[in-house]
Amino acid sequence: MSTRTPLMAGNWKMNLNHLEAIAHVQKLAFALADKDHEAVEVAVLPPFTDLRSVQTLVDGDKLKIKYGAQDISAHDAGAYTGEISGPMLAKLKCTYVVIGHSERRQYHRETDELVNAKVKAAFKYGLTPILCVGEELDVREAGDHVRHTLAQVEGGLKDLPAEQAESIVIAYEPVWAIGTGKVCGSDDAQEVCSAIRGKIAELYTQDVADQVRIQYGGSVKSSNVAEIMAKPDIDGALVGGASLDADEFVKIVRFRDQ
Ligand SMILES: O=C[C@H](O)COP(=O)(O)O
Repeated sequence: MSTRTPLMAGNWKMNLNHLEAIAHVQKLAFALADKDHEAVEVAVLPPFTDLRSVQTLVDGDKLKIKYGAQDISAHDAGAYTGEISGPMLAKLKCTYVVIGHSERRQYHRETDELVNAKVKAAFKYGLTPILCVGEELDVREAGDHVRHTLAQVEGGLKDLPAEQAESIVIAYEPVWAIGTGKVCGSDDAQEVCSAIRGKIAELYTQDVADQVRIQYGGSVKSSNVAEIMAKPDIDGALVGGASLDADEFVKIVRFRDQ
């Protein structure tokens, strides 16, 4: 049994404006006000435009819910229209930042090199990256999913010191399971998550690998979360669609009751 604290993170993607965000986080906070879920860390990952509102709510009401962004610029400041920097996210007291989500790799052509630069930018400003990796359907069908995913892990962690690597969160998200309702079987997810931990042990040490939290993401719901979380190398979930329904997300956080 892992001693790593499970991390349940809701990636809202491009959903919920700042007013809806306030209502949503209030609902989560109310439903999670008892102590039952305290062995689980809960985070929301709203669009940039919601972060100030979420920060004000979390700070003001001293909520235990953590929050973070869905992307970060590799640059500190300057003429990068549309980008949001590490210092800006740090000023908003973000804990986490999603880096290398497959939607950014696919629609914005983010490479492992850029992902690696963003991981370093996050650490530079005290943010914890949630580094996303995972294969497309054709790669899985060719049986190349483990090699493909481990190459993304290696690329994302390139030249990262052990003291940073040990605190990173890695989200294994098979692209074909994202938003499709097709869940990766828990044994298949465990196979890749275990291989990711093995790769981290190879790149650093077993001790570092044992500290890294590895999430599964891809059509996670209250009905399948318990089976996924029962796997020894899976330490949480990166939840997309189901995190937009507060009641459903709360059930996912309370996966031990499902
Ligand atoms: O970041 C979250 C993932 O892309 C999973 O999304 P989903 O739960 O809607 O499949």
